[in-house]
Amino acid sequence: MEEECCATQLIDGDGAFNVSGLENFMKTAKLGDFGLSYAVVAIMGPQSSGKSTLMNHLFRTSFREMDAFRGRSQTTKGIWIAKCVGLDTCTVAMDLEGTDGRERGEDDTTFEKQSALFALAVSDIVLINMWCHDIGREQAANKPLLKTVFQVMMRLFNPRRTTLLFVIRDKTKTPLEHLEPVLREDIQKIWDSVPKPQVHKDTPLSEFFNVQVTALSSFEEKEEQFKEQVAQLRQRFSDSIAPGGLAGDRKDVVPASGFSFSAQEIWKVISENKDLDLPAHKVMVATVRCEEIANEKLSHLTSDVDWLQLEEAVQSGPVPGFGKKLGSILETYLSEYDSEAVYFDEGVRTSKRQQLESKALHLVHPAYQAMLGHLRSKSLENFKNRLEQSLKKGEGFAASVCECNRSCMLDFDQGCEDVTVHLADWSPSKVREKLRRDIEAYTASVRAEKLSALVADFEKQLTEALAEPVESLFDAAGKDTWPAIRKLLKHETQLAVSQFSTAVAGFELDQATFDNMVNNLVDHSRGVVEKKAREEAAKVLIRMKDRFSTVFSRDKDSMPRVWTGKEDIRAITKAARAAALKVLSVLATVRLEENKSDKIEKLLVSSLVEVSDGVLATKERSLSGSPDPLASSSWEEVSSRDTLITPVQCKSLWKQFKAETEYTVTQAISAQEAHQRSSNWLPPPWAICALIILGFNEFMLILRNPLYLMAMFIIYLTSKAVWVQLDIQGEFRNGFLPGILSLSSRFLPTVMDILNRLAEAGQPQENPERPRPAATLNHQSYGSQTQRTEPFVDSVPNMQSAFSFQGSSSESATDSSSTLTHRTVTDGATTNST
Ligand SMILES: Nc1nc2c(ncn2[C@@H]2O[C@H](COP(=O)(O)OP(=O)(O)OP(=O)(O)O)[C@@H](O)[C@H]2O)c(=O)[nH]1
Repeated sequence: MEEECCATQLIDGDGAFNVSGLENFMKTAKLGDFGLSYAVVAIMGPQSSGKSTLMNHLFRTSFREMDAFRGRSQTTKGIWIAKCVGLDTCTVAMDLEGTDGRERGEDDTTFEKQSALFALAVSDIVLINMWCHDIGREQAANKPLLKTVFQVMMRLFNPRRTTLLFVIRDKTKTPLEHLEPVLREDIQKIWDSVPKPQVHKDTPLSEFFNVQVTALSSFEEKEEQFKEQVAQLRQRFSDSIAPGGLAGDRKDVVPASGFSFSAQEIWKVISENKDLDLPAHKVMVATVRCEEIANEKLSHLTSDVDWLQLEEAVQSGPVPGFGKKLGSILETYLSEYDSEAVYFDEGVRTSKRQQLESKALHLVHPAYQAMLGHLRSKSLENFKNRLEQSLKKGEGFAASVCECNRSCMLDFDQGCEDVTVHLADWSPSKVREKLRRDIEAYTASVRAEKLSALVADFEKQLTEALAEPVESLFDAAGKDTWPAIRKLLKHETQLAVSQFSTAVAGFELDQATFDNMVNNLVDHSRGVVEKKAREEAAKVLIRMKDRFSTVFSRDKDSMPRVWTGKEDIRAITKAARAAALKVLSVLATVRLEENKSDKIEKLLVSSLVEVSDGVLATKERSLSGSPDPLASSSWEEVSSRDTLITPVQCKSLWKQFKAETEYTVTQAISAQEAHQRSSNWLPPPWAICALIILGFNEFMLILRNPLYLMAMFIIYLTSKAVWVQLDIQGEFRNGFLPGILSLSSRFLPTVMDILNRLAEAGQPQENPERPRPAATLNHQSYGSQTQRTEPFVDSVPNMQSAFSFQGSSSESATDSSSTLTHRTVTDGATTNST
């Protein structure tokens, strides 16, 4: 029995609340499970008035009773609590310390009042135990008790219509019907006599209390009757909370799970001697209890196995059916909260549920975000792959992007539906927006990459189409160079722009971007030409010298010139310089604008060629005071961008060019003079004229006398033979003095040799078979000279018959090829022509 009723001291005699005892009682009695379906019954009354005895018989509890044989003394100290046994309605019984106890003394009514207020605040039914003989008595033992009850009741802000069941003990033969009016009159008198606050001045007793009266026979004297009557009374407690029952009118009931906290707080307020606001208290209890329940559910959610598995799975990748799974877990705990907090104040309950919901969603939100993140990255990857595939198939870029974007966003939206937790109002719009931005950024980067690759291809194509042809055109710099370059540039640019327009059609570029790209392409092609022009301008001096050399050293048939003496070196030099100046003029500026002529060539000719041709012109210019037109860093009507060589640079280049080509001209002149010297051995015309005038008589004498003529002829032949034999011309090539010395040593033997040959020729041939040692000797001695006679022999063939002594050796010499060396000078270099 003791185990079942779980009797526990709730508040000890010193007013200390047994928190752990109550918690233990709550658990053992499983009170928390009853919601609002429970009742609390307390009993008050004078000390040793049989309260515990009544409670134990009425509710089968085990409160301590006084031993009847030990005399009347206090047995119940403080407040005890127990669960009533065998009642349909869960009922908690409270046994209070008796009033007017001798142990506490006359004046110590503090605990009495506190316990009375506690019983009134906590209980639905309060039994007032009183002796039958006290009814109608002025000095009744229960009078102070009732006064106390009514006084403290005023300290409750709101009356809760507690049932006051007056239990008349040791009833006499006087029927209850007669006793009850007298008792009610006594109660009313006490109620009226109790001072009330202004607000309750006219409040009737019935508003605060539901007064009920019952009477029991004496337990000691009529135990059987007592037990019978108690059993009948017990019936009234069986369904006490039902409408019309003993506690049917109760208000502000705290749910059973909040009883422990509520009782603690009420005792705390009472012991601090404060007034008790039960509605506020109810809200407070609801707040605390709902929060406790909510925290408990959140704690369970945090450690929920399903949730932890889901959370872990989400970290590693997308989880199918995420929204449903998570929603189910959340619903479980919210439902538990609802069922446990259902009896608490609705406002508080709803508010705490919202808080729980909010905390729970906050807990699981990172997992939702992670899922969205997976969806976003997966959609982006899909977009990249689909775009790549589509572009590989040759679809237009803009069309591919549009289609891939549409399908990927659709996939993402479908994925979001699967992830959505219906409990939450989370929106994937931010992640969707980020995905959209990511797709846009990726699209932009791919488009930029593709376009730049296209542009690079076309630029390369243009460079290849322009660079070498332009270089070739500059090689042959002339008046048609720039028109030809312009024509080439225009053609290649138009071709490239046309092909480029076709290539970028699929990108659906806006007009401004397209125009910009085309302009860049046009600029690039122009830039290629300009770059080439600048490169050529940088080596203009070499070009000029090449052109000079070409014109100077080669004739109109491109054959190398031989400086024989007939060439007009001055005219050739002038032409070569003019050609070089043409190169300079062509490379001085960029001329890519159509219909725009300049006077650079004329200016260069007038300033460089014509001025350098005559010193007089320079003097004239200096005298006239006109400034040098080339003393400037820019050309008239030519922008600095188009200027390749400034006027000053032209002047400087021309000066350098002239200095560097001077030697070539000088060499040509020298070569020409040398050739003239080597081919002209006649005396000067004046000497020939003087010879004819002064030697006229001698000529006439010789002509008139045949002997003289013959002698002269012989002398001429001898001299010619000596001349050829000695190679006088060759000897003097090495200088006059070495020539004289060489000739002086060779002259006499040669003359002797000739005379011998003449003598031998003049003798009759007595023995034709006889060898001719002298001739052989001579031939051996002057073998080298024999070779030198070859030109003479060639040039005078008829002399062979006259000088038949030459024999076989002469014949072999004659057979060998004759060589005549001419020296010509081209480009300052000497070449041999045979
Ligand atoms: N005359 C009379 N005596 C009773 C009755 N019921 C119990 N008693 C006796 O009264 C004495 C006190 O009984 P308790 O039940 O301990 O009384 P109590 O009011 O709980 O006592 P405290 O807890 O000390 O205040 C015991 O000796 C009982 O036998 C009754 O109906 N009539």
